[in-house]
Amino acid sequence: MSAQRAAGSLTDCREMKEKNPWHTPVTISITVIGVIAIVALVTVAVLQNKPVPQKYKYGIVLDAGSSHTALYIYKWPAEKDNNTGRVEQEHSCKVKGKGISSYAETPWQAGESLTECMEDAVKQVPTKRHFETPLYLGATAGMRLLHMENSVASDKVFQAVEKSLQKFPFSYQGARMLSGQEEGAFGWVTVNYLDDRLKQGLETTGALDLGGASTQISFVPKNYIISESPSNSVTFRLYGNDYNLYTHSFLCYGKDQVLRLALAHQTKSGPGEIADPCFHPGYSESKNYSVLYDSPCVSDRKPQGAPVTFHHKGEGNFQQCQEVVKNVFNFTSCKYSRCSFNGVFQPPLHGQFGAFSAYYYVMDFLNLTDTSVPLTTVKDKLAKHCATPWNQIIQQHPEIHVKYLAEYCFSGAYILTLLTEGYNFTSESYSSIKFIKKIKGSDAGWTLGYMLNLTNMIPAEAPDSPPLPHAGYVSIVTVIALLIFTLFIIFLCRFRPSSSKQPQIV
Ligand SMILES: Nc1ncnc2c1ncn2[C@@H]1O[C@H](COP(=O)(O)OP(=O)(O)O)[C@@H](O)[C@H]1O
Ligand SMILES: [Ca+2]
Repeated sequence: MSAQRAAGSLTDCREMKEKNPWHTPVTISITVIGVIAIVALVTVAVLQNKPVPQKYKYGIVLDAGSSHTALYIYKWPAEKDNNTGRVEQEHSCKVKGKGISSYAETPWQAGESLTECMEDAVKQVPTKRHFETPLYLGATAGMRLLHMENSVASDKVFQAVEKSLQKFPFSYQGARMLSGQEEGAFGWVTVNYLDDRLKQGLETTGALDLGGASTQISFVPKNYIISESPSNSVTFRLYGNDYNLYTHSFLCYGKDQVLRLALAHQTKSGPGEIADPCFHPGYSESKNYSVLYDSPCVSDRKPQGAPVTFHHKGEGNFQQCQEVVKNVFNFTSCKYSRCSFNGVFQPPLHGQFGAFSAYYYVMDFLNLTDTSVPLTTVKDKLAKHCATPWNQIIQQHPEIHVKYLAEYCFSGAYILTLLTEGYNFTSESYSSIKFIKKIKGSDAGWTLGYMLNLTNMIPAEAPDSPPLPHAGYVSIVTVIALLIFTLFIIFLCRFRPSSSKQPQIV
């Protein structure tokens, strides 16, 4: 019916045109004015909404870890301010030398050590953005241990670092020690922010961080239960979603301190020589007792009357190494419904996990980042690596630092024991772990989460629907203009000003 009616209308229009041509001076003028008005409307509307060239804001975070310090520069679109633009890593710089906690006796050197990377940051951030770029330094387990050992020395290190950072043209926001809980929680925020899980309200990924002096585990357990252990619980409201995060940081369970724990276990009677199954056959080093026991993680275990040095010999036996590593964990007491180790509460594991920092370095070197490979195969491969003679290992990897090279067997055994015996990953759930270094170009670690939190860049509530992109805006304006134009033409056809006796089209 409607098709017939439309066909009829067109015929009528044609007939009318024959009787009364449309191109009278009045209709021509109206049409020209109409077309000019529509073109002007579209042009003005499109130009008004034209996107300005992208400008960025910047933020700098220094990760003062136990083994070394790294500087990260983040950037985000300036006009989108807090919540809509994505923050991403623009640049990173590895500070030469050791972590700031190693400068306890010469604190000024801790400040000095940061200069090179800071000068690099001055070049990386556009000059006109310097004064408004926030600069943060966060120190982790190395400084926690120094603070426990000698709080005066740790204060002096912070003062020296502060003095050095204030010399640069950025907006200095302070240097402080992160609690283990913050370190774990911000690592979790980083991983889930970079994966776009928070904004979209998707199921979150757990975060596993292995440092030199501490290690963190953070995840959202399956069922929301009031935690049996409030100190392990962190709640967040992000983009309108509530998260109840379980997190724990084990001080002294970073891979460097755990090696001290394992060596302390093997040297408790103060021998002159130990045959260590976690080091390669042929490995042989003379080590100093006082250096080994110079850490609050082991200082109270130093054997009485031990010689000055001991001879550290490698045996390369993975099975025995696992036994040595197990000794650093205490599985006996748990006052909660369930524990990981050392009497620490841990709810059942849930979801996918991202394992970064030393988890990645070690597993990447060992070619074991593929977690679809069965755990038994992973162990077999590691056993082969451990049994390889030390001179062969050095020959095969001349580019890798000898200290790292010597410790990959131990670290690999520790990682597998920590994950399975410590955190209770099974041969099935092991495949839910992904060993990662970066996510979409940004390093996985606590620094991004820390900055997002301090700059209030993740809103508690979901932002209003984002403004229409320029292309969408142009399309809508064009469609509306075409519609107006079509209606105008129809109007001209049907109600010509010159005709007084128009037939009514029904
Ligand atoms: N290429 C590498 N191979 C092996 N281990 C590495 C490599 N690069 C860094 N690491 C280790 O990663 C760990 C990083 O820990 P770090 O962040 O400094 O300490 P924490 O987080 O406990 O304060 C250290 O044990 C360091 O030796
Ligand atoms: Ca770290």
